[in-house]
Amino acid sequence: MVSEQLLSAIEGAKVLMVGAGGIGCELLKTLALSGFQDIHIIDIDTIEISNLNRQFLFRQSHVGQSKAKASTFTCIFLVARDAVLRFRPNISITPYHANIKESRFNVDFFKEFDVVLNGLDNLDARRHVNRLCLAAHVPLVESGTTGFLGQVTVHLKGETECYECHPKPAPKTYPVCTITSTPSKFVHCIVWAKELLFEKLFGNKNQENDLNVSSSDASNSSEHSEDVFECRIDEEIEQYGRRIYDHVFGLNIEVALSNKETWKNRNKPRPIYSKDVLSEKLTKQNGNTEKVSATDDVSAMSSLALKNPQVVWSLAENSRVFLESLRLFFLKRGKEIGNLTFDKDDQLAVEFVTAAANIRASSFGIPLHSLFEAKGIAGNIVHAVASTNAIIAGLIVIEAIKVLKRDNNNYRMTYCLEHPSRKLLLMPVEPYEPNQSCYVCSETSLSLEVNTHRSKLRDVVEKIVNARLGMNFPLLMLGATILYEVGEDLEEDMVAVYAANLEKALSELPSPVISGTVLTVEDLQQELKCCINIKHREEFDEKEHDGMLLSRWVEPPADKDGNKPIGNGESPSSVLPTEEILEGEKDVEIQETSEPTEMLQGRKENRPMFRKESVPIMLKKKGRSETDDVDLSDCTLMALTMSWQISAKVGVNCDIFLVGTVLSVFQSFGHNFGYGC
Ligand SMILES: Nc1ncnc2c1ncn2[C@@H]1O[C@H](COP(=O)(O)OP(=O)(O)OP(=O)(O)O)[C@@H](O)[C@H]1O
Ligand SMILES: [Zn+2]
Repeated sequence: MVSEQLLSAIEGAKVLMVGAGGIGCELLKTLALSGFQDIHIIDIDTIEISNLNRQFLFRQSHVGQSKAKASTFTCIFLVARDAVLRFRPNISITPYHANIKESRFNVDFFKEFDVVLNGLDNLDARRHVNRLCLAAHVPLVESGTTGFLGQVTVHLKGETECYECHPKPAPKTYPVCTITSTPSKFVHCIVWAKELLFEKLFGNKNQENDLNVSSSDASNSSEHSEDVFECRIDEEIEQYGRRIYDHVFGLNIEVALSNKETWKNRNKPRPIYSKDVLSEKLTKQNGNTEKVSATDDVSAMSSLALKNPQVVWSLAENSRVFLESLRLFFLKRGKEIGNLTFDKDDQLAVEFVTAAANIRASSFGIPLHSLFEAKGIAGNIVHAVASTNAIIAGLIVIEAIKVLKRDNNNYRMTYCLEHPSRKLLLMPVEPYEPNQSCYVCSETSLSLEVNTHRSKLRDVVEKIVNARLGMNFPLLMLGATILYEVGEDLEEDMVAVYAANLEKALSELPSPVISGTVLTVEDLQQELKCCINIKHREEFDEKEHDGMLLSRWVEPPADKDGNKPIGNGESPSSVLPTEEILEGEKDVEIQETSEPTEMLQGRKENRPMFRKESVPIMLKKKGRSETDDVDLSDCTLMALTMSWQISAKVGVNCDIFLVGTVLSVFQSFGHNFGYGC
C-alpha cells in the first residue's frame, strides 16, 4: 500500500518532462495514473503520421499539431474519462511547444521543479538538460530506448554520476575509400547515396566535400571544364537525369576499374548505363506529371504506381525511381534545391536514396534492399517497440518516486535487455559515483593542443566550445579580458570587437592566447564554467584531430617545494602535464550513434544505446547488491502503465486490463525480471 506520506509527496511534486515522443507519451500517462498532479511538458516537435503507431496519446486528427499540447489534452481527457469510474482527478498539465534550449528555460525555471524526467532523442538536448539540472540542483531521471533495449539512469549532483561523466563513443564512420570506391555492404551504398550523391545534387554544392564524385571523369576530356552535376542550359530534365545516371553508375565505375591494383583481390564492379536498363522510350513514360499536383506528397513511387515499400525493386524499377525522383525534385521542389539535406521523413528523398543505393549495390554485386529496409538504414532506424517505451516509462516513474522519497540507497540505473542475461530481462545496477575528472560536474580543467599561430578564435569557438563542449551562450575570457561573448543584449561596438576577434589567430588576439595560458570558458545559461589550458602544437594529423586536440587536464604533481607550475601565461608548454584523451573512453555503458551502422542501429541521431558487455562492470556505490528486490508495487506500476495504454486505445475501463496485464506480465516473465516479481 502506498503510504499517506508518499502519496502527498507525489501529489505535491512539480515535475518537468522533456520530450513528448515515444517514451514521453507513456511517461505522461504513467505519471498521471500514479497520482502526480503538477506536470510540465516541453517538446519542440509537431506530430507526424509515423508517430501514431506507438505514441498512443496522438490521433490522426493531431497530425501537424504540437506534441506537448496534444499529449496534454488527450491525457487530461483520458484521465477524466477514467476518473468517472476510479477517482476524481486534480491534475494540471502545462505544455510548452518549445526547444528546451530556449533562454526562458534557465536555471531559475529548472529550480521550480522537484525532479526532471527526460524522454529525449538526441545528445545535444540531453547534455543541455543535464547541465541545467546540475546548476539548479534538481535530480534528473534520464532515459533512452532502441528497439527492445532501453535504460533509465538517475543523476543527482554530488551523489551519482552526471549524464556527461563518461563521454559517449564517437559515432561509427566508414573509410572514405570504402564509400567512394570499394563498397562491400549495402550500408556503404546508402552512405554514398545519401551523403555524396544526394548532397551533390540537392544540397549545398559549395560545402567542402572530400568525397567528390564529380571529378572522376578524367578520361572524358569534354567534361573537364564543366561541373557535370549542373543542369545545362536547354537541357531537358529527363536528359539531365540520364546524364547523371550514366555518369555516376557508368563512367565513374569505368574510371574506377581502370585502377587495376584496386581490383586484384576484389570482385570488379559492373558499369551500368541507363540505356542498358531502360529503353530510350521508357524515360518518356517515366512518371506522370499530371498526376502530381500538390508538392506535399510528391512521390516517385506513387507516380510510377509502385505500391509496396517492402518489396525489393528490380534494377529497372530502381532506375525508374531514380530518374523519376530526380525529375520530381527539379520539377516540384526546385526552390529547395541547394538547401536540402537527407531527412528520413522526406518520402521523395528516401525514394531517391533507396534507388541510387540499389543501383550502386547492383553494380558491386551487393544484394538489393526494399525501400522500407533502406529507409531504416539511412535514417538509423531501429523500429521502436511500444512495450519497451512503456516499461522504461514505468521505471522512470519508479526512480522519480525514490527521488521524491529521498530513498538514495535504492536508486538504480536499469537496463532493459533483449535476451535474458543471468536470467534477468531487467538489469538494475547501482548508480556510479560522480567521475572526479568530469568537466561538467567536477570542475576539472581541460587541455587544448592547438597551433596558436594558425588556428583562429573562430575555430576554437565553433569546433571546441560549441561542438565539443556543447555550450550555447559562451563567454571566453583570458584573465580579465573578454575575447568573445554571445548574448542577446550586447552593445554594438562589442559585437564588432568580438566579430573581429573571431577572425584572428589565437596568438594575435588583443590578449594573446599562447602556450601556457588558461582560457576560461563559461556558458551563462547552463551556468557551466571550465578552464582550458592551452598548449601550442606545431603539426597535427589534420584528419584525425581537426587541427586541435582536447583532453582532460591532469594536475601536474607539485615539485618538492610544493610549487605547482603554470598559471595564466606563466610557463611554457614543455611543463604541461600528461593528459588523458577525452574521446573514446572505455567502460561507457551508453553508446550514442549518429551515423548509419552495419545493423539497424540507433533509431535516431544520437540515440543512446545499451551496451550489454558493460553491465557486469559495476562500481558499487554503497556496497549493495545490484539485483536487490524492489517492492511489488513497482511491478504493478509497470503493468498498470501497459494496461492503461490498452484501455485508452480500445476505450474500456483499465481495471479489467490491469488484472490481465499483471497476470500476463507475471506469467510471461516469472522470475526473469531483475525485480523481485
Ligand atoms: N531540444 C529539444 N527540445 C524539446 N524537445 C525535444 C528536443 N529535442 C528532441 N525533442 C523531442 O524529444 C522527443 C523524442 O521522442 P522520440 O524519440 O519518440 O522521437 P520522435 O521524433 O517522436 O520519433 P521518431 O524519431 O522515431 O520519428 C521528440 O518528440 C522530440 O521532438
Ligand atoms: Zn559529470
